Amino acid sequence: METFGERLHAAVAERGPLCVGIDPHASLLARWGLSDDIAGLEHFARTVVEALADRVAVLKPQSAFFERFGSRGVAVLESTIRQSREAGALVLLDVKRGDIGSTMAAYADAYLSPASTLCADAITVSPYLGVGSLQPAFDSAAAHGGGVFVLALTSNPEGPAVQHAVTSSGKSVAQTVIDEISQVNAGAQPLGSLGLVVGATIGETGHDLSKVNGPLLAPGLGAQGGTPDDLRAVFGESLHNVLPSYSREVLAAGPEIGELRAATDRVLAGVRAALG
Ligand SMILES: O=c1ccn([C@@H]2O[C@H](COP(=O)(O)O)[C@@H](O)[C@H]2O)c(=O)[nH]1
Repeated sequence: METFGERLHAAVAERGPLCVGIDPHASLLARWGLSDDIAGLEHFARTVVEALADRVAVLKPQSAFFERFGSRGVAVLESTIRQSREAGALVLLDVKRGDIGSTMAAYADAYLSPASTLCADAITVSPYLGVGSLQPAFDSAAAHGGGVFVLALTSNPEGPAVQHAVTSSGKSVAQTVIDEISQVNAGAQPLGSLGLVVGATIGETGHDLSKVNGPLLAPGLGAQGGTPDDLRAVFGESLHNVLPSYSREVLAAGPEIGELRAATDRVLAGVRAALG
C-alpha cells in the first residue's frame, strides 16, 4: 500500500504544489447567486469539484461550512469527498479534531477508515490535548495509507499567544509539536505522511522546520493577506515541502468553471514562481 506521503509527492509532481479549499461561506453562496441552504451548498460544492478535482493536487473541504446545514450538509460533504477522489484529487478534510484515547480513535475511524463514508485522504488535527493524544489518528493513517496535518503555527493572529509560549523544556509549544512530528517522519521517503499546518501569514518566527520531512500546509494566502513572496520568510530552506493553500481567493472567481480554473492557474503560477 502506498503511503500518503508517497501519494502526495506524486500528485504534486503531476499537478503542481497547490491545495484549494472548498469553503462554502454564506457570502460566497450569495456572490455566486445561490441560496444559503442545502441546494446552494450542493450546487457550490459540485461546481468546485467539476472545475478542479481533475487538475488540482489537493482539495480541502472545510467541514464546518457543511456541518452548518446539519445531517444534510454532512451528506453533501460525503459526496464532495467521494467525487473529488474519484476525479483524482487527494482530499484533505479540514476538521481540526483533537481528543483523547478512544474518542480520538473514533474520530480517526470517522475520517480515515475506508469503512466510513466520510473517509478522506488526510485530515487536520489539533495537538492541544498533547501530540501523544493524536496517536490513534497517526495509527489509523499508517494502517490505511492516510495522512494527518497537525496545527503548529496557525495563520490567525490569536495563534502565537499559545503556540509561541515556552514550555518547561525551554522550547515553544509549536517547536515541541514540530519536533514530535519530525521524529515520526524521520527516514520516510520521499516524504512522511504526517504534515504540519504553518500559516503563510506568520513571518519569520525562528521556529526550526528543517527536520519535519513531511508536508507543510500553508493556509493564509490570498484572502488573509499572505502572498507567495511571504513563503520564503516563513519556510526558508523547507520551501520544497510547502503545500500552499487558497480558499476564498480562488472560490470568489466562480461560479463559472472557466473562471475557477483560470484563478487556480493564476495562483499556481504565483506559488510555483515563489517555491522555485
Ligand atoms: O492556520 C490555519 C489553519 C486552517 N485554516 C483554514 O484554511 C482555510 C483558509 O481560507 P481562506 O479563504 O484561504 O482564508 C479556512 O478553511 C481555514 O479554516 C487557516 O486559514 N489557517
